[in-house]
Amino acid sequence: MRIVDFSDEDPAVVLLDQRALPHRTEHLRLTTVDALVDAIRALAVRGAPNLGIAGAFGVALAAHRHPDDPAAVPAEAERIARARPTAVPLALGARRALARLDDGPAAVLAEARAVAADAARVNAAATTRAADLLSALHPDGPLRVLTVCNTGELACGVGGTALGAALRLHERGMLSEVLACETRPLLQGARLTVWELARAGAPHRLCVDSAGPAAIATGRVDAVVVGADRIAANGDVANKIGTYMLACAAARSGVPFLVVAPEETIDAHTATGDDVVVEERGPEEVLEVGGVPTTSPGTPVFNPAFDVTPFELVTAVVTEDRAWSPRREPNAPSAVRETRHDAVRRHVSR
Ligand SMILES: CSC[C@H]1O[C@H](OP(=O)(O)O)[C@H](O)[C@@H]1O
Repeated sequence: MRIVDFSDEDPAVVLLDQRALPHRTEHLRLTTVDALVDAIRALAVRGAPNLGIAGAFGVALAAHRHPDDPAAVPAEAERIARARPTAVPLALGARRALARLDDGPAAVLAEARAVAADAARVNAAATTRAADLLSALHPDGPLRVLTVCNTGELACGVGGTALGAALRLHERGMLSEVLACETRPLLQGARLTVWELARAGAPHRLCVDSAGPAAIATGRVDAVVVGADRIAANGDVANKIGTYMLACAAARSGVPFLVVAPEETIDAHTATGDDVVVEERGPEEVLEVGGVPTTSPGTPVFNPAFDVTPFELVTAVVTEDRAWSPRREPNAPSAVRETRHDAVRRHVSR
């Protein structure tokens, strides 16, 4: 299935419109940068790695639409890079494609296709490493994994990231179930993660977001596995809203909390989680569900798309290169219990 692609005919960026899933499979053919920016902001395409791929194809589109005026392309690339502020791969993908501009539109497109190919390679390595670590942390048998939002191929490219690790466990016969948080307000869990798990034949259940911490606290979860949109240089993790509360519950219950993400998500230019720009989205997403109003019209709304989890609550950030675990300082918060860190240490590199 084409999730994010490029068509040479028009030329156009071709997107699976994720707003229509799970009930309809529809594609968008975007022939302008304006249309692509709108699609990114509306989450027709979403997920940090796939935003990077879409951004790179968007720059290729701009280069093809300005073959005789390449000087117009950098400004278009910057508009794409800034379409959503939190996910670092969006800007990385756009700027990587832009770097080939002097070699012509075909070279820009080739680089964009390389961004997509790299995502598949990176995901394969990271999900394998994460599945190995999860098995080491839970040697007793199949795992019950809880996750939030959507981190399969719809978000991350071939192989996925956090959900990809759960599917690796499934392939190995080591997955008891995935408990998927529905992920209000846009329901990426209910609409997309459930859809991907059902297509994979993986055992799963859906729960409301506020049931996630309770599931952890009542012994229903062996590991929490999530993605990331941006990881600060100190390891603080920006991810979908609803992640932080899962990390707090996991730390208090001694349940491993893994973040699976490409190494490029770790941003040396963002010192700590305090420096992450957290996207705040419009009130309409919270004032209704599926087009049905859920509160009084005009009610004021707080709608952050992401939250930040301090690195000290993370068992390990798992990338294609390493499993990065915080040093357990002697005065670490008492709630951060050792979670079989001897097993983690066998997989962890500093
Ligand atoms: C790490 S890619 C998946 C990531 O993206 C989601 O955000 P959105 O659906 O708003 O793009 C969420 O943060 C997931 O963890």
